[in-house]
Amino acid sequence: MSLLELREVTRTVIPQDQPALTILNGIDLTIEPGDHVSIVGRSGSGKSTLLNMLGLLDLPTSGEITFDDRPVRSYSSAARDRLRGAGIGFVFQQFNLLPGRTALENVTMPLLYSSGRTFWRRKKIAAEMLELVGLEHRLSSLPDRLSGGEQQRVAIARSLVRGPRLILADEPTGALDLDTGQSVMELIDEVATRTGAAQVIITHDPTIARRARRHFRLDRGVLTAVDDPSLEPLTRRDRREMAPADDDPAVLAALGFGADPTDDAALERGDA
Ligand SMILES: Nc1ncnc2c1ncn2[C@@H]1O[C@H](COP(=O)(O)OP(=O)(O)OP(=O)(O)O)[C@@H](O)[C@H]1O
Repeated sequence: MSLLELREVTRTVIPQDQPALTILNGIDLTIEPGDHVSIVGRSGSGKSTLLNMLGLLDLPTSGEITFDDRPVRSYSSAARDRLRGAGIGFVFQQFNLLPGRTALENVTMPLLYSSGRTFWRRKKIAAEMLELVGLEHRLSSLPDRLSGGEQQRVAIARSLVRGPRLILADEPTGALDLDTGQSVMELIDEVATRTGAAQVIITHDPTIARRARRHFRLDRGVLTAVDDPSLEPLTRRDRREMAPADDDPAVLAALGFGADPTDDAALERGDA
């Protein structure tokens, strides 16, 4: 039995006064329980749109998505929300912590939607989760008193506190330095292994992607299986897209991403 399956999934939008735009084109993907999948794609390739499908936030224009072999389309919108809340944990690049709430309050938040014993034990469960991510000494800290890595750990604890069966991570280390990023990925792996959750990691970064067992590349809305994302050479254009979102050529040049816009042909060839 598969956990999540996408069959021939297409997503088309019709922007105002413009022709229809196909953002996802015939996506086939099966996620098994405990799976570990990476999806690498350039900016604009459709990653966020795909993530919204995998996270049951949007429905496809055509094709089918099943969760536990049941078509997602057959759920009411409220039932889909409940399924997502209990079954899927999201980890984003932006930690999205509630700024006025302590680490413990942030992690307790998803348990407010639980029932019975879990509801009444929610603070204890949240505290145990924070202990698991190594932050037992930070329970009453507000987010702005925590480092970036600590904030991401709180965000991970919050995403995983309901024991999701699927973890969806979108550029989870994008805002962290290399070492902190690695330890955050190790943490997600550890929790996923302990709970048997499947992981889907969407990233620009082949080093992060390589941690997965199965690899895919998304290119203009088409998903293709690849043997190893590290074998896909990064072009200068890829690198420039991984650069901070700052249009100032001088800043990009100072960061080593190349500033000359006339160089685009060479950038395409990857040899600039
Ligand atoms: N509602 C919409 N209307 C028009 N165009 C859209 C809409 N949603 C997405 N797009 C376009 O579809 C393409 C894919 O968008 P998407 O946000 O999924 O890309 P992405 O791979 O996540 O990009 P990034 O890495 O830069 O966030 C982009 O060119 C985007 O401009």
